[in-house]
Amino acid sequence: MSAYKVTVLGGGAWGTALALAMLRAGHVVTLWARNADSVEAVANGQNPRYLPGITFETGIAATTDLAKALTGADCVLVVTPAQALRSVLGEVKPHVASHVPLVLCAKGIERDTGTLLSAIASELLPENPVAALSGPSFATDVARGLPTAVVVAAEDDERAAALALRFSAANLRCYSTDDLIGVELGGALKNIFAIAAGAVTGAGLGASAQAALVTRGFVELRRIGAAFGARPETLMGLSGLGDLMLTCSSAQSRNFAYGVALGKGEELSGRPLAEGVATAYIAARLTRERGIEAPIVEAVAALLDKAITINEAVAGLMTRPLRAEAD
Ligand SMILES: NC(=O)C1=CN([C@@H]2O[C@H](COP(=O)(O)OP(=O)(O)OC[C@H]3O[C@@H](n4cnc5c(N)ncnc54)[C@H](OP(=O)(O)O)[C@@H]3O)[C@@H](O)[C@H]2O)C=CC1
Ligand SMILES: O=C(CO)COP(=O)(O)O
Repeated sequence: MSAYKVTVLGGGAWGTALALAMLRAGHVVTLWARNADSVEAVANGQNPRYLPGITFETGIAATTDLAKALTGADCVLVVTPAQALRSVLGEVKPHVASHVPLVLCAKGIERDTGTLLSAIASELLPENPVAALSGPSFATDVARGLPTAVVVAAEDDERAAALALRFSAANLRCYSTDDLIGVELGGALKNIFAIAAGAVTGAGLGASAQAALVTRGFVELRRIGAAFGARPETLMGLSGLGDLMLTCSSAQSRNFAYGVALGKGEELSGRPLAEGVATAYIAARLTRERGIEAPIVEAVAALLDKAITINEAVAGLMTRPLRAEAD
């Protein structure tokens, strides 16, 4: 298969790891970042700010010039944080041809509007095909070349399969699906439950509470997903159950680590990006407005708001009316 010219937007942990994955899949890769230090470092085989201690191969052309980065691109991976997507795509618009697929790799929902990331892309660049890449994949693992599986979603299943084929390499296995909303929601919502799982750990509530929280979190994830049109089997897959398992059980997850700090009552400002914070607020609002039962999402949003303590959150969840498990 001929090499693609892949442009990666975002010089953080995941942008750098995906640029490496694309390079290893045989593509010609340009990474755009707004920070000149990141650009220089990535070109030299490191990203000490976001991937400390990892040295990788050179070969990624890195630049702070967005127009240059997008010139001649066959495909654009958008790997900036969810809340920055609207502004980043606004900058991208004048420089990208309308046939070029935009592959959204952030995990979140726009906090102010409740808009899914694919809908933001379709609103701003209506001609460009939109896809999403998600699943259980720590940037450090992918950067180190450890075996990882993700899912690529696009409403057109042939497009999703074609992108998955192009992105796959020896240690990156890409599945495909046409359930774009399911993949987006799985990736965005799991971060809320990772914060909750971290809070349970931080507060020292025990392994049994942890397992109960993650299981009931998955019930909520599926309930919310169903209300938004996600297919249940998508949420049983990599971007859903798979990513929930990863991030609810590993201190490597920034969302889980954020939750641990929350559960311990530590200072929360200045921590690394935890997308689940913004997603918890907007998911709580959306579920309330739509009458979707989501007590863990509500509890996380209230905890983050300091409206309740961790003990009150737990008491609230434990004293809900008893019910059949399948309800
Ligand atoms: N890290 C991971 O393991 C994974 C992350 N993801 C998702 O990928 C997304 C990005 O995460 P990640 O790379 O880890 O985050 P990082 O915090 O590591 O990096 C964020 C990057 O985005 C840049 N950035 C932030 N705001 C803007 C903006 N307005 N315009 C341009 N660039 C901006 C930052 O630039 P600067 O340095 O200048 O601030 C930085 O390069 C998130 O949605 C995350 O959930 C998904 C799977 C795995
Ligand atoms: O989404 C991720 C792995 O799949 C990364 O999780 P964190 O953003 O919580 O580190």
